[in-house]
Amino acid sequence: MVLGYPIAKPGQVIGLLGGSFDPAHEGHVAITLAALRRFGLDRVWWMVSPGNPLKEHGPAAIERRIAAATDIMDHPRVTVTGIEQRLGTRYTAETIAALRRRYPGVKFVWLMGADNLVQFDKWQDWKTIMDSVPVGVIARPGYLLAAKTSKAARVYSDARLSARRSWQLGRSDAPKWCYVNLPLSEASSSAIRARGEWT
Ligand SMILES: Nc1ncnc2c1ncn2[C@@H]1O[C@H](COP(=O)(O)OP(=O)(O)OP(=O)(O)O)[C@@H](O)[C@H]1O
Ligand SMILES: O=C(O)c1ccc[n+]([C@@H]2O[C@H](COP(=O)([O-])O)[C@@H](O)[C@H]2O)c1
Repeated sequence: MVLGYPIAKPGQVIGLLGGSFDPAHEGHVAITLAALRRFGLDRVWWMVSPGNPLKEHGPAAIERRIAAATDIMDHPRVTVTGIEQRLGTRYTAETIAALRRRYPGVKFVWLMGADNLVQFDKWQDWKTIMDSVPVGVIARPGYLLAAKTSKAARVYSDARLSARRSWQLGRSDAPKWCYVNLPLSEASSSAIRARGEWT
């Protein structure tokens, strides 16, 4: 866990996995390790968000979510952060713009599960995100068709990198996005909460 801003050197490729992590689970770990390998990333930063702007009910306290995320995600190339809290940003477009200003020469890649690609066109300034950083999308059970036919996928169909060439994503210029299939993980924070395992 890093309380301030993590260190990154110019030229490095950093994957950003934003999420509520309420709580973090093995699905997050699996997609992170796969993203490192498949998208040619040097590091991944988990960005435990103050709260998803599209979700009505607020998550657990950020300190508790960061502590639980740090317990489960133990890898030398992955850092759990509270960067958005620190930057004072809430929308991903703002966060990415702030990080690019703060880390000149560092290449950022936005990472998300297929469920988020489905509603990506509802995000604030989603085209700005697409046009500023490569986007790596990881399959999630139940979202294959909806993700592939989503508005974002259709509008940016020319900017799609095939899964065969996914390793090029980290060094690609935006707009570029890539969808990869992995052994799927059924894990979800809402299922953990529904089972009463995170109260
Ligand atoms: N099992 C999974 N497979 C693929 N992507 C996942 C999986 N779990 C989470 N993600 C992705 O990780 C990111 C952060 O997810 P988040 O913290 O919202 O967890 P979640 O399990 O989706 O939560 P909730 O069930 O409350 O919606 C999102 O981009 C999400 O799509
Ligand atoms: O910027 C937006 O409009 C926006 C809308 C929905 C979600 N996000 C981001 O997407 C990431 C995943 O959100 P969540 O709630 O599915 O964990 C997290 O970093 C959110 O801040 C961002």
